[in-house]
Amino acid sequence: MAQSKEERILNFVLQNAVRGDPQSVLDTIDKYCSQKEWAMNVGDEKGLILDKILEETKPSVLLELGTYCGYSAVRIARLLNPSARFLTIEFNPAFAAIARQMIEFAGVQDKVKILEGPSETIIPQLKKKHEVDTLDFVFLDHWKDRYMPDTILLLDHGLLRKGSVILADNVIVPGAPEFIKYIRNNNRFECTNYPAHVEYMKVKDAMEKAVFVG
Ligand SMILES: O=C(NC/C=C/[C@H]1O[C@@H](n2cnc3c(NCCO)ncnc32)[C@H](O)[C@@H]1O)c1cc(-c2ccc(F)cc2)cc(O)c1O
Ligand SMILES: [Mg+2]
Repeated sequence: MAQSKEERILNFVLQNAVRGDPQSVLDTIDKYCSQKEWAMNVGDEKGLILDKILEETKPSVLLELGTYCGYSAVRIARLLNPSARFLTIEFNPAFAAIARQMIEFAGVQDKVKILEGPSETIIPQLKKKHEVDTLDFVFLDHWKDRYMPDTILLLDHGLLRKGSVILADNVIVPGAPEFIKYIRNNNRFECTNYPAHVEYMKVKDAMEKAVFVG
């Protein structure tokens, strides 16, 4: 069966990165996707913004929507302390399988748990089935038209607390206009925009941070 782009990215990592070294996994994915085949990883420029916000927030309970190949899961997990709990949701089984191998190769499997299925089904289960009380940090990087409905779902299920940070990728390209309109006009969130570029391209993009004020 012909290999998928995601399988080629994983194989390039398995053959060229250093097992147990998350930074080498990130650098290897960035090298492959900037030189050989573009892929929708958050990348190194927006990745540094993500790193900085994580270091400021120091979250213990985190959620990511849209694992894809696991680039941002590895990027986030590498900065967490051992007691942190990080859940990432992915509904494409093929992508979840790739991400699982990527996370294990990077050696961060003890800090990340991949929940396979659609976010709209799993979010309502987080408290009872996954023993989550509230989330300190949420990274939105799945279908852009799902950012707003899933944020509302997080609120409806009492998963945000005063100070919870939501960070959204791609608020310019592909764009998440409905989410931006909602979150910037909701006085329960304090928003900050972080201009950057689309991963591996010169096209302008940005990330949006929204802090829940409770
Ligand atoms: O489209 C982009 N990302 C989508 C990610 C989808 C991943 O998330 C998974 N996913 C989706 N919905 C759900 C869901 N729930 C919702 C549905 O039930 N529950 C669970 N998992 C879900 C998918 O299976 C994928 O793994 C993007 C594009 C560009 C881009 C820029 C420039 C260009 F020219 C072209 C493209 C740049 C970026 O950084 C981007 O993130
Ligand atoms: Mg993205």
